[in-house]
Amino acid sequence: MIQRTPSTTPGGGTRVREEKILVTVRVRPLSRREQALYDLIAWDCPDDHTILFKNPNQERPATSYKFDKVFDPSCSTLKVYEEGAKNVALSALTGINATIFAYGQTSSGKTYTMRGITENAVTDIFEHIKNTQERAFVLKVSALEIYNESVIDLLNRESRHLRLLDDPERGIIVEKLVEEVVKDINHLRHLIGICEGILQHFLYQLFCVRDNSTG
Ligand SMILES: Nc1ncnc2c1ncn2[C@@H]1O[C@H](COP(=O)(O)OP(=O)(O)OP(=O)(O)O)[C@@H](O)[C@H]1O
Repeated sequence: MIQRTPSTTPGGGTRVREEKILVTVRVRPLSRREQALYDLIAWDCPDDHTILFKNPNQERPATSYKFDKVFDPSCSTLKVYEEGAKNVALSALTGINATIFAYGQTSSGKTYTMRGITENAVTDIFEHIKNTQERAFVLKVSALEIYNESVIDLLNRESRHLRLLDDPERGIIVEKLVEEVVKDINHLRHLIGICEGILQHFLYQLFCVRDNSTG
Protein backbone atom coordinates (compact mmCIF):
# COMPACT_ATOMS: atom_id res chain seq x y z
CA MET A 1 0.00 0.00 0.00
CA ILE A 2 1.43 3.33 -0.95
CA GLN A 3 0.31 6.42 0.87
CA ARG A 4 1.50 9.82 -0.28
CA THR A 5 1.30 12.45 2.42
CA PRO A 6 1.57 16.07 1.32
CA SER A 7 2.94 18.50 3.88
CA THR A 8 3.59 22.22 3.87
CA THR A 9 6.14 24.22 5.76
CA PRO A 10 4.66 26.79 8.17
CA GLY A 11 4.22 30.17 6.52
CA GLY A 12 3.57 28.69 3.11
CA GLY A 13 7.16 27.85 2.18
CA THR A 14 8.30 25.20 -0.24
CA ARG A 15 5.90 22.30 -0.49
CA VAL A 16 7.60 19.10 0.54
CA ARG A 17 6.26 15.70 -0.45
CA GLU A 18 6.87 12.92 1.98
CA GLU A 19 6.36 9.42 0.68
CA LYS A 20 5.11 6.66 2.90
CA ILE A 21 4.94 3.08 1.71
CA LEU A 22 3.33 0.42 3.86
CA VAL A 23 4.08 -3.20 3.07
CA THR A 24 1.72 -5.78 4.52
CA VAL A 25 1.75 -9.55 4.11
CA ARG A 26 -1.26 -11.84 4.10
CA VAL A 27 -0.68 -15.57 4.40
CA ARG A 28 -3.58 -17.55 2.97
CA PRO A 29 -4.79 -20.87 4.40
CA LEU A 30 -4.11 -24.11 2.54
CA SER A 31 -6.77 -24.98 0.00
CA ARG A 32 -8.62 -28.31 0.21
CA ARG A 33 -6.48 -29.63 -2.61
CA GLU A 34 -3.29 -28.64 -0.82
CA GLN A 35 -4.57 -30.22 2.39
CA ALA A 36 -5.39 -33.43 0.53
CA LEU A 37 -1.81 -33.50 -0.73
CA TYR A 38 -0.59 -33.03 2.88
CA ASP A 39 1.11 -29.77 1.94
CA LEU A 40 2.50 -27.76 4.83
CA ILE A 41 2.38 -24.03 5.43
CA ALA A 42 6.01 -22.99 5.35
CA TRP A 43 5.44 -19.68 7.15
CA ASP A 44 4.63 -18.87 10.77
CA CYS A 45 3.26 -15.51 11.92
CA PRO A 46 4.60 -15.16 15.48
CA ASP A 47 3.28 -11.59 15.81
CA ASP A 48 1.52 -8.84 13.81
CA HIS A 49 4.75 -7.73 12.14
CA THR A 50 6.80 -10.87 11.62
CA ILE A 51 6.75 -13.86 9.33
CA LEU A 52 9.04 -16.77 9.96
CA PHE A 53 10.15 -19.24 7.30
CA LYS A 54 9.80 -22.55 9.12
CA ASN A 55 11.98 -24.42 6.69
CA PRO A 56 10.07 -27.71 6.89
CA ASN A 57 12.95 -29.67 5.36
CA GLN A 58 15.36 -28.38 7.99
CA GLU A 59 17.96 -27.46 5.39
CA ARG A 60 18.58 -23.99 6.78
CA PRO A 61 17.92 -22.25 10.07
CA ALA A 62 14.48 -20.58 10.37
CA THR A 63 14.57 -17.01 9.00
CA SER A 64 12.29 -14.17 10.08
CA TYR A 65 11.24 -11.06 8.14
CA LYS A 66 9.60 -7.87 9.45
CA PHE A 67 6.78 -5.97 7.70
CA ASP A 68 4.46 -3.09 8.59
CA LYS A 69 1.71 -5.62 9.20
CA VAL A 70 1.34 -9.39 8.90
CA PHE A 71 -2.02 -11.17 8.66
CA ASP A 72 -2.00 -14.87 9.49
CA PRO A 73 -4.17 -17.45 7.65
CA SER A 74 -7.02 -17.06 10.17
CA CYS A 75 -7.46 -13.32 9.42
CA SER A 76 -10.63 -12.27 7.63
CA THR A 77 -10.52 -10.04 4.57
CA LEU A 78 -12.44 -7.45 6.60
CA LYS A 79 -9.59 -7.33 9.13
CA VAL A 80 -7.04 -7.03 6.32
CA TYR A 81 -9.06 -4.14 4.91
CA GLU A 82 -9.71 -2.38 8.23
CA GLU A 83 -6.12 -2.60 9.47
CA GLY A 84 -4.19 -2.64 6.24
CA ALA A 85 -6.02 -0.67 3.56
CA LYS A 86 -8.92 1.43 4.85
CA ASN A 87 -6.89 4.52 5.75
CA VAL A 88 -5.13 4.45 2.40
CA ALA A 89 -8.42 4.10 0.50
CA LEU A 90 -10.16 6.90 2.40
CA SER A 91 -7.19 9.26 2.14
CA ALA A 92 -8.11 9.69 -1.54
CA LEU A 93 -11.21 11.55 -0.34
CA THR A 94 -9.09 14.14 1.44
CA GLY A 95 -7.06 14.97 -1.64
CA ILE A 96 -4.17 12.55 -1.17
CA ASN A 97 -3.13 10.32 -4.05
CA ALA A 98 -3.21 6.76 -2.81
CA THR A 99 -2.50 3.37 -4.35
CA ILE A 100 -3.27 -0.13 -3.08
CA PHE A 101 -1.88 -3.05 -4.98
CA ALA A 102 -1.29 -6.74 -4.43
CA TYR A 103 1.86 -8.55 -5.45
CA GLY A 104 2.65 -12.22 -5.15
CA GLN A 105 3.13 -15.53 -6.89
CA THR A 106 0.31 -17.25 -8.72
CA SER A 107 -2.48 -18.57 -6.44
CA SER A 108 -1.17 -16.65 -3.44
CA GLY A 109 -4.56 -14.89 -2.98
CA LYS A 110 -4.16 -11.50 -4.70
CA THR A 111 -7.53 -11.57 -6.47
CA TYR A 112 -9.33 -12.92 -3.39
CA THR A 113 -7.91 -10.18 -1.17
CA MET A 114 -8.26 -7.30 -3.62
CA ARG A 115 -11.87 -8.20 -4.35
CA GLY A 116 -12.71 -7.89 -0.64
CA ILE A 117 -10.68 -4.70 -0.27
CA THR A 118 -12.39 -3.12 -3.27
CA GLU A 119 -15.87 -4.03 -2.03
CA ASN A 120 -15.19 -2.60 1.44
CA ALA A 121 -13.50 0.52 0.06
CA VAL A 122 -16.42 1.21 -2.29
CA THR A 123 -18.88 0.93 0.61
CA ASP A 124 -16.81 3.25 2.83
CA ILE A 125 -16.25 5.81 0.07
CA PHE A 126 -19.98 6.12 -0.57
CA GLU A 127 -20.66 6.23 3.18
CA HIS A 128 -18.18 9.10 3.50
CA ILE A 129 -19.80 10.96 0.60
CA LYS A 130 -23.24 10.47 2.16
CA ASN A 131 -22.01 11.89 5.47
CA THR A 132 -20.29 14.88 3.86
CA GLN A 133 -23.34 16.69 2.52
CA GLU A 134 -21.58 20.07 2.52
CA ARG A 135 -19.43 19.00 -0.42
CA ALA A 136 -20.13 17.58 -3.84
CA PHE A 137 -17.89 14.74 -5.01
CA VAL A 138 -17.27 13.58 -8.55
CA LEU A 139 -16.06 9.99 -8.84
CA LYS A 140 -14.51 8.75 -12.04
CA VAL A 141 -13.30 5.24 -12.67
CA SER A 142 -10.98 3.76 -15.25
CA ALA A 143 -9.62 0.22 -15.54
CA LEU A 144 -6.80 -1.21 -17.58
CA GLU A 145 -4.81 -4.36 -18.04
CA ILE A 146 -1.15 -4.55 -18.99
CA TYR A 147 -0.39 -7.84 -20.68
CA ASN A 148 2.57 -8.66 -22.90
CA GLU A 149 3.55 -4.99 -22.73
CA SER A 150 0.23 -3.97 -24.21
CA VAL A 151 -2.17 -1.64 -22.36
CA ILE A 152 -5.86 -2.50 -22.81
CA ASP A 153 -8.78 -0.35 -21.66
CA LEU A 154 -11.28 -2.63 -19.90
CA LEU A 155 -14.07 -0.06 -20.14
CA ASN A 156 -13.62 0.33 -23.88
CA ARG A 157 -13.29 -3.00 -25.62
CA GLU A 158 -12.80 -1.27 -28.98
CA SER A 159 -9.46 0.10 -27.85
CA ARG A 160 -6.18 -1.71 -28.44
CA HIS A 161 -2.59 -1.05 -27.38
CA LEU A 162 -3.01 2.32 -25.68
CA ARG A 163 0.07 4.52 -25.45
CA LEU A 164 1.71 5.69 -22.22
CA LEU A 165 2.60 9.38 -22.30
CA ASP A 166 4.54 11.62 -19.96
CA ASP A 167 2.29 14.60 -19.34
CA PRO A 168 4.15 17.64 -17.92
CA GLU A 169 1.35 18.33 -15.42
CA ARG A 170 -0.22 14.97 -14.66
CA GLY A 171 2.84 12.73 -14.93
CA ILE A 172 2.53 9.34 -16.64
CA ILE A 173 -0.89 8.98 -18.29
CA VAL A 174 -2.53 6.43 -20.55
CA GLU A 175 -3.66 8.08 -23.76
CA LYS A 176 -7.41 7.83 -24.51
CA LEU A 177 -8.15 5.78 -21.38
CA VAL A 178 -11.88 6.05 -20.65
CA GLU A 179 -12.75 7.77 -17.38
CA GLU A 180 -16.36 6.87 -16.60
CA VAL A 181 -18.21 9.20 -14.24
CA VAL A 182 -19.77 7.11 -11.46
CA LYS A 183 -23.49 7.77 -10.88
CA ASP A 184 -23.94 5.77 -7.68
CA ILE A 185 -22.65 2.73 -5.78
CA ASN A 186 -24.52 0.25 -7.98
CA HIS A 187 -23.09 1.84 -11.10
CA LEU A 188 -19.56 1.50 -9.67
CA ARG A 189 -20.19 -2.15 -8.75
CA HIS A 190 -21.50 -2.70 -12.26
CA LEU A 191 -18.33 -1.21 -13.80
CA ILE A 192 -16.12 -3.33 -11.53
CA GLY A 193 -18.18 -6.38 -12.51
CA ILE A 194 -17.57 -5.69 -16.19
CA CYS A 195 -13.81 -5.64 -15.60
CA GLU A 196 -13.81 -8.77 -13.45
CA GLY A 197 -15.88 -10.55 -16.07
CA ILE A 198 -13.27 -9.85 -18.71
CA LEU A 199 -10.01 -10.40 -16.93
CA GLN A 200 -8.53 -11.17 -13.55
CA HIS A 201 -5.42 -8.97 -13.54
CA PHE A 202 -6.13 -5.32 -13.82
CA LEU A 203 -5.76 -1.94 -12.24
CA TYR A 204 -8.61 0.33 -11.24
CA GLN A 205 -8.12 4.02 -10.93
CA LEU A 206 -10.74 5.80 -8.90
CA PHE A 207 -10.54 9.57 -9.11
CA CYS A 208 -12.26 11.53 -6.37
CA VAL A 209 -12.66 15.16 -7.29
CA ARG A 210 -14.13 17.32 -4.55
CA ASP A 211 -16.21 20.07 -6.00
CA ASN A 212 -15.86 23.00 -3.58
CA SER A 213 -18.26 25.22 -5.47
CA THR A 214 -21.17 23.99 -3.37
CA GLY A 215 -19.53 25.13 -0.16
N1 LIG B 1 -7.47 -15.76 2.53
C1 LIG B 1 -8.04 -16.75 1.83
N2 LIG B 1 -8.91 -17.59 2.42
C2 LIG B 1 -9.48 -18.61 1.74
N3 LIG B 1 -9.23 -18.89 0.44
C3 LIG B 1 -8.36 -18.08 -0.20
C4 LIG B 1 -7.72 -16.97 0.46
N4 LIG B 1 -6.91 -16.36 -0.43
C5 LIG B 1 -7.05 -17.04 -1.57
N5 LIG B 1 -7.91 -18.07 -1.44
C6 LIG B 1 -8.27 -19.02 -2.50
O1 LIG B 1 -7.03 -19.44 -3.08
C7 LIG B 1 -7.15 -19.56 -4.49
C8 LIG B 1 -6.14 -18.67 -5.19
O2 LIG B 1 -6.44 -17.32 -4.88
P1 LIG B 1 -6.42 -16.15 -5.98
O3 LIG B 1 -7.10 -16.59 -7.23
O4 LIG B 1 -6.91 -14.93 -5.31
O5 LIG B 1 -4.86 -16.05 -6.26
P2 LIG B 1 -4.07 -15.05 -7.22
O6 LIG B 1 -2.87 -14.62 -6.44
O7 LIG B 1 -4.97 -13.96 -7.70
O8 LIG B 1 -3.64 -16.02 -8.38
P3 LIG B 1 -3.24 -15.72 -9.91
O9 LIG B 1 -2.04 -14.82 -9.87
O10 LIG B 1 -2.89 -17.07 -10.45
O11 LIG B 1 -4.44 -15.11 -10.55
C9 LIG B 1 -8.59 -19.21 -4.83
O12 LIG B 1 -9.32 -20.42 -4.92
C10 LIG B 1 -9.05 -18.40 -3.63
O13 LIG B 1 -10.46 -18.52 -3.42
